[in-house]
Amino acid sequence: MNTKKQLLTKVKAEIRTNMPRRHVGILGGTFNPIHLGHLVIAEQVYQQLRLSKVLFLPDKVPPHRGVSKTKPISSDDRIKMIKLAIEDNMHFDLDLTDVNRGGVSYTYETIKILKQCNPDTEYYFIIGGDMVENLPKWAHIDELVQMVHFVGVCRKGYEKSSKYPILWVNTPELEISSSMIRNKVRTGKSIKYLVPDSVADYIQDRGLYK
Ligand SMILES: Nc1ncnc2c1ncn2[C@@H]1O[C@H](COP(=O)(O)OP(=O)(O)OP(=O)(O)O)[C@@H](O)[C@H]1O
Ligand SMILES: O=C(O)c1ccc[n+]([C@@H]2O[C@H](COP(=O)([O-])O)[C@@H](O)[C@H]2O)c1
Repeated sequence: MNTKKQLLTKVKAEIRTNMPRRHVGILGGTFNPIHLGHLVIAEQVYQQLRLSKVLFLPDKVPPHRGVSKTKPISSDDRIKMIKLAIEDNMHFDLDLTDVNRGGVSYTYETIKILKQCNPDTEYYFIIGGDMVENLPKWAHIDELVQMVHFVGVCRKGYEKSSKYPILWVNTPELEISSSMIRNKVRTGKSIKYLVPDSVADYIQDRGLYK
């Protein structure tokens, strides 16, 4: 058995043995806006790893992103769209640790806070293939991989490999991105079926991404 398979088997066995520890997924992101790609990976990881829940963690200032060429959007709008998108799913929650802390949203700092507040919880940080490739550049990455399980989901055009321990979960590959949604809105194209209807309505009502 290769190392990745061993890791997956170990984690699944731990979860099955009903240990008192809680196993919680985190999907961190800018969510500008949240789309069906985010929701599908969160649900698939929740179900396949038998997690207690998945937290949607909007960042305040995303690390390593260049200055945005698009019009900035407030945390408030991003948060409201997340709330609309997850309100019908009882095992999805919003976590405002990064927004409330302010500044650059380094995951190492976030996980330190979450673990201090919830010492009985194991965290599973979900990242798409683009972020898996980016992991070597993350702040305190060598310590961070000891603090959380990184869960990788494939994204078209990105390698399924890393020098760090990644728990790969198979999910349908949806070629949807927030930049695609912003471009479509800007050019007057339909975003129906790419974001929840409530999010599409919110974007239209608030005139976002025009
Ligand atoms: N369609 C998708 N499939 C798999 N992973 C995704 C998908 N969309 C986003 N992710 C992952 O979700 C996390 C948060 O993504 P983010 O909020 O930055 O959205 P994005 O679609 O990548 O945005 P942008 O297009 O603005 O870069 C990241 O780990 C990213 O890799
Ligand atoms: O801690 C870091 O160095 C780091 C570098 C890049 C991304 N992250 C986190 O990864 C998540 C997805 O980032 P992004 O840029 O796709 O929104 C988000 O929670 C970020 O805070 C964290």
